[in-house]
Amino acid sequence: MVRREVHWQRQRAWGALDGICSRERGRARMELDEGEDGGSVKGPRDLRICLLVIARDCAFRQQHRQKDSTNQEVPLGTVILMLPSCSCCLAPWMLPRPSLSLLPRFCSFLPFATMSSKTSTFHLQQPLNYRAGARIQPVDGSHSEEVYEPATGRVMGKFLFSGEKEVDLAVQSAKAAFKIWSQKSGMERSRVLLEAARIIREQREEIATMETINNGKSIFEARVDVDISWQCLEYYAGLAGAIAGQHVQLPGGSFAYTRREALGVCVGIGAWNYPFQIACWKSAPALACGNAMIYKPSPLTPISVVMLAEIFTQAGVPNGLFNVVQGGAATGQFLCQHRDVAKVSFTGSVPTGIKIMEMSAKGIKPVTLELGGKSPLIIFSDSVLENAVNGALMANFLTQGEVCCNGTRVFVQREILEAFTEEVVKRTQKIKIGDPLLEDTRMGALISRPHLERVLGFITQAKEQGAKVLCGGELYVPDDLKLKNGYYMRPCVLGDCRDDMTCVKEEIFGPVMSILPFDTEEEVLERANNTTFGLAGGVFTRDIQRAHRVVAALQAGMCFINNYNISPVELPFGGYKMSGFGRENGRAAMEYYSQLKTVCVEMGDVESVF
Ligand SMILES: NC(=O)C1=CN([C@@H]2O[C@H](COP(=O)(O)OP(=O)(O)OC[C@H]3O[C@@H](n4cnc5c(N)ncnc54)[C@H](O)[C@@H]3O)[C@@H](O)[C@H]2O)C=CC1
Ligand SMILES: C[N+](C)(C)CCCC(=O)O
Repeated sequence: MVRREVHWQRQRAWGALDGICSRERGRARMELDEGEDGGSVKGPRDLRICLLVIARDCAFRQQHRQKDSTNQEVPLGTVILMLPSCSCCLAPWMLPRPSLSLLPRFCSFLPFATMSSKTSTFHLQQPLNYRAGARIQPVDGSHSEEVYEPATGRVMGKFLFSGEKEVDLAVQSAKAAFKIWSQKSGMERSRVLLEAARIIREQREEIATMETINNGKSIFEARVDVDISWQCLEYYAGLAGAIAGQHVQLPGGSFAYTRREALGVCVGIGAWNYPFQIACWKSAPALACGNAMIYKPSPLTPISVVMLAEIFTQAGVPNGLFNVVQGGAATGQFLCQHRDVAKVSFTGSVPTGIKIMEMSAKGIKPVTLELGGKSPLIIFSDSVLENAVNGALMANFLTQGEVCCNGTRVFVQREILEAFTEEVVKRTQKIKIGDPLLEDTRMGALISRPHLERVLGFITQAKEQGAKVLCGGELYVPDDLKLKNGYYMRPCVLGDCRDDMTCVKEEIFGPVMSILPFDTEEEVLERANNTTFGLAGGVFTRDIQRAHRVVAALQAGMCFINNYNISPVELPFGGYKMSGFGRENGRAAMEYYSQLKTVCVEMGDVESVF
C-alpha cells in the first residue's frame, strides 16, 4: 500500500469532505490508499461523495474540456470527487492509477449539496451561514425556516436564522480581516478580485442554475445576471489600483494631502430578485475600497450568496472579509445596530429602507438605499415601433416583472396607441412560460405563493377600477406535473388605465404593464413625475433634442433613451426621491464605500496666537 497525499487550495471542498480530509491553514489534505489495481478513499459513503473516474470520452469530459480556461483536456484516468448522482462514467471508489495532480483543478466542481441541473432535484444540506472562511451553523440560531423552489413550490430544505451572538461573531471576524485587507495596496486587492471574477466565470453554469432554482427566473436570464456579476468584480478590480488622494501646496513649503480610506465593516442587506448580482454590486466596490462586508440575503433566496463567499475565499481574501449571516428583519436589525458596523447598503422596499435609515441614524452610519420604483416609459409617435415594443417588454417582464427599475407606466402617444398596443399584446402572449431551467423558457415562476397572490390581487383591483385586461393576468399551470404547484402567472397588459388607479400608482413587482395614452410632451412629463418614486425612466423617440430634453426633466436616477433595463456595470445606478439615495456601480459607488482623510503638513515653525 502506498500512501498518497493530495493538496489543494480550493477551500470550497472542505465542508463537503469533512471526515476524509484534515483541515489545515491554507490547504486541505486527503489521504488515499493506493493498491496495485486501484484504490479507495477512506471515508464513509454517507458523505454523498464518490470518485468519478474519467474512463472514456464522456459528456462530462467534453463539457469540461470546453469549460476549463487552460483549454487542457481531462486526461483519461483523472479522478474527480463527485456526487454519486452523477451518472456518466461512474466508478465509485475505484482508482485505476489516478492522475492525482489534476485533482486541485476540479475541486471547484465539488457540490456543497445534492446539485443537479434539473428542476425538482435540489436538496439543501449544508449550512448557509459563512464565517471566517467556512460554512457554519449560527451559534444562536433563533429558529429555522424553509427554503422553496418557486418552479415547483417544493421545500428544498431548512436553514437557521441568526441571532445577536452570531451577528457579533461575524462582525468580530470581519473586523480582524479588515485589519489585514485594508493594509493591502489597491493592486493587491485588484488581483484577488480579478481571480474571484475568473472563478465566477468558470462556475457560471452552477451559479446560474442555483439562482434559477431558488429564485424561479429563467436560466437564460440567470446567466446574464452571473455575467453582470463577474463584470462588476472586474470593473472594481480595475478601479482598486486607481484609488488615490490629492496633493495641495500650501504657503511656505507646507502642503496637505488627502487619503481615500476604507470605512471598516460594511453591511449589505439584499432583496430576493437578483440575489447573486445584488451581493456582487455591494461587495465588489466595498472590497475594492479595502472594507470588509457582512451580507444578509433575503430569507427567500439564501443560497447563492454563500457560493460567492466561497469564491472570495478561493480567490484569496482573508478569512472573515466576506461573511454571510442568514435571517430576516431581526437579524438585519442586529446588523444595522451593531456599534462596530461602519455602513449599511440596503436593497429592498421603501418601508424597510425607512427603518434601516432610522437605525443607522442612531449610530450616525452612512447608508445607501436602493428602494422600489414605479418608473415611466414614454413612447413618442415618431419612435421605431419595433424598438419601442421591445423596450416595453424589456422594461416590464424581466425576472417575472420583479425588477425595481421596471418601466411599468408605459405612456404611449395617442397617434400610435392602437398599433403599439396591438403589437405589445401579441408579443406578450408569445412569451414562453414554464420550467425555468429549460433553455427556451423566457418567464419562470414568481418568488412565492403570497407574492403571486398579491400580484393577482392588483389585477383584480385594476379591473374593478376600470382597467381592461388585454392579455394574461391569470394563473398559469404548466402541463408538466412536477411544476403544477409552482408560482406561475401569464404576463399581463392593462389598457384603459388612468393615473389615479392603484395599478398605476403602486409598485406591483410582477409582470403587469399599464398602458396610458398621452398627447403632448409637457403633459406626459407632468404625469411621469407625479410619483413619490424616482428610480428610473425611459423615452423612445427619433427626435434627438426631445430625447435629451425629456430625460433632463425626468425626476429619476437612471434614465434610458431608446432602450430599457440594460445594466452595464460602468454606469451608476440609484434613485431620486423615495427610491433612495447613494449609487451602486460606476465610479460613483467608490465614494459610498470610502471616506476622505485630509493630512496637513507643516514644513516651518509653529506660530501660536497665544
Ligand atoms: N432599487 C433597487 O435596486 C431594488 C429595490 N427592490 C425593492 O425591494 C422590494 C422587494 O424586496 P423584498 O425582499 O421583499 O424587500 P424587503 O424590504 O422586505 O426586504 C429586503 C431585505 O431587508 C431585510 N429586512 C426586512 N426588514 C428588515 C429590518 N427591519 N431591518 C433590517 N433588514 C430588514 C429582508 O430580510 C431582506 O433581506 C421591492 O419593493 C423592490 O422595489 C428590489 C430590488 C432592487
Ligand atoms: C439588472 N436590472 C437592471 C434589470 C435590474 C437591477 C435592479 C434590481 O435589482 O432590481
